[in-house]
Amino acid sequence: GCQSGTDGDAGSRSRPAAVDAKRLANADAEPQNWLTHGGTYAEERFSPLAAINADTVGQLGLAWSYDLDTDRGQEATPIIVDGVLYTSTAWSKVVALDAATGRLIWSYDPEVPGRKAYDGCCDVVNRGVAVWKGKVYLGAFDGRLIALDAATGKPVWSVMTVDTKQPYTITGAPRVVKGKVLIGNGGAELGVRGYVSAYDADTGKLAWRFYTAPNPKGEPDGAASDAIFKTRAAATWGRDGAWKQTGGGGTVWDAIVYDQDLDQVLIGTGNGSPWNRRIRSGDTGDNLFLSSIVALDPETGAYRWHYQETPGESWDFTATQPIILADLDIDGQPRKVLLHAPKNGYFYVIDRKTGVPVSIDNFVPVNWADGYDPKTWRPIERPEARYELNGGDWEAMPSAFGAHNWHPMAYSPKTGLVYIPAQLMPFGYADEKNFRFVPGRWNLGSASTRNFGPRDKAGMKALKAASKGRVIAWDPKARRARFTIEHDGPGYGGLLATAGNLIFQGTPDGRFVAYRADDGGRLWSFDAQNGIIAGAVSFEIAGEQYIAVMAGLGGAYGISSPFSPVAYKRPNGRVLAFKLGGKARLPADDRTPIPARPPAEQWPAATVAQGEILYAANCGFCHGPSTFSNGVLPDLRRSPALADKATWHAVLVDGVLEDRGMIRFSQWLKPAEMEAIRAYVGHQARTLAAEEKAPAAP
Ligand SMILES: O=C(O)c1cc(C(=O)O)c2c(n1)C(=O)C(=O)c1cc(C(=O)O)[nH]c1-2
Ligand SMILES: [Ca+2]
Repeated sequence: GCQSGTDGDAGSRSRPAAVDAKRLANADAEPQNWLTHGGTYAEERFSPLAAINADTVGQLGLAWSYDLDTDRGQEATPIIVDGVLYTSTAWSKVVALDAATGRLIWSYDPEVPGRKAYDGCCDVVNRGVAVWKGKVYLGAFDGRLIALDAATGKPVWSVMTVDTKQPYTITGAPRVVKGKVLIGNGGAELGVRGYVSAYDADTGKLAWRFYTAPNPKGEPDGAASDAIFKTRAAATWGRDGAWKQTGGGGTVWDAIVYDQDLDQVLIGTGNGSPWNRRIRSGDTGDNLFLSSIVALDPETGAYRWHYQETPGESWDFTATQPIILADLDIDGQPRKVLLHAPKNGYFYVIDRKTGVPVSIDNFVPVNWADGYDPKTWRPIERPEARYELNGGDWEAMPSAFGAHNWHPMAYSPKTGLVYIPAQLMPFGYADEKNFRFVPGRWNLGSASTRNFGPRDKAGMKALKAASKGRVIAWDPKARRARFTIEHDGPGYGGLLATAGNLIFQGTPDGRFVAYRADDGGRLWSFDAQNGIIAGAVSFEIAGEQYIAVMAGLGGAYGISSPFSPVAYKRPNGRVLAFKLGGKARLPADDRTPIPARPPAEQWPAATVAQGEILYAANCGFCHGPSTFSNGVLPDLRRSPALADKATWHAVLVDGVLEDRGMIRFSQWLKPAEMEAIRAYVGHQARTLAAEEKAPAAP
């Protein structure tokens, strides 16, 4: 049954988003709602609703759709409270919709400056809001934590959670724990010092902060992390090293979970800044608390325990991936464990009382380590993985893209399986000999020529063959996959599991698919006209079960991958809701192709070659490797600016597109270099124009 009342106030239920500690703690007793990011505090992403099930899913149809006003990546998990759906969108906007009809109740735009997009490693995404006692909480991309009135969408309070002089961003969803709003941040590719903060939910006053990397001046921060850095963590960092300039990283950009069984907060921490440990901190040292799970006291932020998954991180192996809490029988003993499948390719079952692993097994092929020593629980590293010490140019799998990234995994207590949206994507690492910290730019300390991307169609084909996606139905007790669903590429969406023996997953090429939860059989698919990468939710209104998901391709893989090319103006994102017998239709699909637009000018081969290198260093991560864009951000070969020198330079020198996220590059590039990039893109556009005029034989 439903929990009723807020602090004994029986009337509060009629207030929008009247969610209190009792309701959050018992969210599993309200399957009609989706009260918190992962469904419940345990973040299983499992719905006990079963009207939509393996037998009825064939009748599932669109109930409604809501068109958003942005075409950037949509990663949010909606929150559903008593018939209202609250969700965030790209650029940290929020909408409240009638969850039965999709009618807009209110919208809010924090007006994040467009140029702030440049500080983000991975698109201007936002993973969702939190609700508590009539307020909706949003972490905005520019670092603000904002409390909105759930009835009107009007701001109640707003605090800046970061130093705005540094390239911090917020993409993660806040969590409300015991009257405090917890929020982290990102930026470790550029150079920031990670931390998580707790703010009073009523007032926005800072309650505590825990840093995940040491104070660069060796001074106390007056923060919850001071004690453990003094006694233990600071000594794991080199006395000199680039961490003193970059902040060291360890950003808490996604997983923040409340373990109510043990009254502790569990955070997953990010990669080192720069990635390269030799440059960051010297040849040795674990660098606590990078790539770790850390348990904190929810009242004070005080350290309880940690487990470091990748000691001395050097590969962007974040441990920020979603954490699921479970009670498992292990060898006949009931254990309170957390389940984790981070970027580095290993699946961790960790005892929540002690932080000591129960088991660690690779869920994909791994080439950086040969498992873990079960006495010390440290990885048995392969020497070739230490590119920063051995002078190699090393291809890693899994890699910085992650064997599993932020896309939510789901756990069904019914099947006992964890559904991991896994991916296999290679990436190269090589020591950057002449590393120099450049504030505000990417500072990785790794510069592998392997990542230049495919130079031509044959290279694309090879990369495509090496890049795969997979749903892995992992049995955490048997420590093996029970089945896998193979995908033809990476970047597939998050997962929802339901009691109807179903799992749901979106695809980057625009489908929303249901599979049987116990054997992976494909049951149903919907053409969404747009990539779906977010995790879905389920809820019930007036006796009808719904499934809702955000559509909109983007995020790190979305902007940087050359696959699923889109040679037309991208559709805006949408919220989609499905029910049995749903008969709604999406608006007409009016995608019109955009042709290649090669300039008339011809440049010497040397200029084109210079442009290729400059493009790789400055443009490729957003506009596609070797200009092979998938169209999430403009395919420059199809850009009207390409053929017009004045416009090209107006964008790069004057910043005429700054409001859309394309900042000026005059601080880093000379006009002749900008022109060399135009020469290279022009060359690529000519090749494309020829290809599109004469389509390849099948
Ligand atoms: O180190 C960081 O601070 C940081 C932040 C973020 C982010 O905030 O989105 C990502 C990453 N790293 C990252 O490594 C990564 O693969 C990634 C993918 C995505 C995404 O939304 O698709 N974000 C991030
Ligand atoms: Ca990162």
